[in-house]
Amino acid sequence: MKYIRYRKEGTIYYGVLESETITRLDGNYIEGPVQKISATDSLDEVEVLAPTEPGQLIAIGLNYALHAEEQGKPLPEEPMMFMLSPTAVIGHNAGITLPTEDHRIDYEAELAVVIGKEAKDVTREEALSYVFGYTCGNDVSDRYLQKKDGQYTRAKSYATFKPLGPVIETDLDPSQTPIKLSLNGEVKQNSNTSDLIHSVEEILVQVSKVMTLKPGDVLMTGTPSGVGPLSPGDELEIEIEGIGKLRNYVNN
Ligand SMILES: O=C(O)/C=C/C(=O)CC(=O)CC(=O)O
Repeated sequence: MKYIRYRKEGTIYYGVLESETITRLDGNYIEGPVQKISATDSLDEVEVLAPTEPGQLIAIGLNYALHAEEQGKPLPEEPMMFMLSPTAVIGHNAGITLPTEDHRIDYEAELAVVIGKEAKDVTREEALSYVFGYTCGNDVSDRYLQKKDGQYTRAKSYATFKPLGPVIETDLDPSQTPIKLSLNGEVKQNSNTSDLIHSVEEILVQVSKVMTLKPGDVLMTGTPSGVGPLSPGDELEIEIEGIGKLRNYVNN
């Protein structure tokens, strides 16, 4: 099932996307059971919004071996966690703003996990039952600040630095999913979540040992190799098989 959050004529709706048609729901799918209602909308007539408004946005770094190698970093023995500001989230087709052209600012395609129910101290066996679904994410990163600060919060939390979307797919195997990023039509990142060092289950176990996860929270699972810099006017497309394509551009 593909869940979508969108705006039409100034009103925000929640729906289920089938082909190009959205069937409206009677409420926010993150907040509890919802029913389809009879109204439908065409995908090309709506503004697609980020499919969740996370209270917490938690990321895992260096979770693909080839990316750790390209950054010259050793592989973390445990999932390496850091927090991002939820105010950085934008949706499909929205513009990313580079705060400065003096720093290198990179794209990072990632599988993003959306939490469905409160989770604390979950076991590996039950971990995936806390997942609502999966979406595409971009962990846009100011590399200059990342190195200067020695931690990642400022470098990764600027407004517009966390595109999510376009939908939440509930039926996905997070251990076997192709993930790809194209910049201006050229493939730059091309991997599979089977290359994750720490699986989605392991991430949920380790993160929920520390903090309580709430419905709508997002876990970004790390980026594969092939990261690179953004420039004004760039067009980005992240495709995760089974979810779809998250498209964004860099504002001039
Ligand atoms: O610490 C560094 O110099 C670089 C770290 C990374 O590239 C990790 C990162 O930004 C996030 C990720 O691996 O997904």
